[in-house]
Amino acid sequence: MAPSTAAAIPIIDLAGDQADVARQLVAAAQDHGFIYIRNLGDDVTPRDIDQAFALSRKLFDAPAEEKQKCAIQNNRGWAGMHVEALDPKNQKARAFNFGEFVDGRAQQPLPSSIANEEQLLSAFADSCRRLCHKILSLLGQGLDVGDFFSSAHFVRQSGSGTILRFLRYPSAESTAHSSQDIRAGAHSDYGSITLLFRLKGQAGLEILKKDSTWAPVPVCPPGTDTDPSPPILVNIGDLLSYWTNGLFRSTVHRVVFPTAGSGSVDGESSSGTRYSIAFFCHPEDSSRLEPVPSQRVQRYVPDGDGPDQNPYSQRQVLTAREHLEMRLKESYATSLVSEEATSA
Ligand SMILES: O=C(O)CCC(=O)C(=O)O
Ligand SMILES: [Fe+2]
Repeated sequence: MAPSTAAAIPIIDLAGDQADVARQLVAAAQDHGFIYIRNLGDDVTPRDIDQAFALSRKLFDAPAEEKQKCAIQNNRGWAGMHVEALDPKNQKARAFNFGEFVDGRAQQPLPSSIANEEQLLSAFADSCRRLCHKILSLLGQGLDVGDFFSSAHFVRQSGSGTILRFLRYPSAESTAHSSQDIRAGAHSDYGSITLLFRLKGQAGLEILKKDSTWAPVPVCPPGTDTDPSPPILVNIGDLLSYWTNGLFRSTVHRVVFPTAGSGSVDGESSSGTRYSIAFFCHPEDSSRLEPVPSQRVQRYVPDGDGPDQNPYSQRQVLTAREHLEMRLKESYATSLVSEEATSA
């Protein structure tokens, strides 16, 4: 059971009555910006998820030179961790970003240890795309704008910022840390929606609530413990926030080292290496980020709960590509996870 401090994110089963599911998704996007999608094996099967995590371990365990040959370029490839052992606050996840696959083939170099698994990776990305499409259609339906969101995505298999990302975080034991230290800094996601896959027992993700306090996000919220796979966590990114004029929350989140009694969830811990997989779904680059013609969006007035903590909740750019470039420029300028700073 999660302690009462855990974020009260709704758990939604996409198989229910579709109009009702659409309503629930819109409410969750508006109230929390995060949604648990119950995973009973229909959309992304537990076997696919297990295989993807096995591939991720294989990739991270591959020799450093192999990964270094795929060093990140144009937001695709290997981003190693900046070694800053004396300053635990600078601990960062290591990540490998896969851009879109075209006809089952990666459009970037892959480390040789996983090069033979291209089909599997591509199939996993395809399942994620299909699930994103379904969720985007339902969100459109819930706002009475039909397929406005879904039709802006996946028209072609390239020409978008969509990324499948494998992440590995250092264990709590591997270096000195306190519960205040950060494994991944506070941020909102750049795309439309993100799917996040996590492993049972591995603590760390927190969201910033409307009252400006952090709340842990359990991997298995109450009622899902016996499901074949933990729920898939979906979060709203900046673009859906722009498209809805802030009605949908692009909620700020981070990854930390919770310890017992300090923001931890029963049954989860920070020990051991933490793995996660994110699918960042982006629309076609040329998509314009104007508010959708939904009465609900037009009528929306922020509820006066103070300035939104996400500086990107206000639309500043015209197209999806412009937004992505702005975010990448900022994150590579401030983050140690950059081309120059990569190490294995
Ligand atoms: O690893 C996690 O739980 C979250 C990762 C994340 O928020 C991101 O990569 O944008
Ligand atoms: Fe994120």
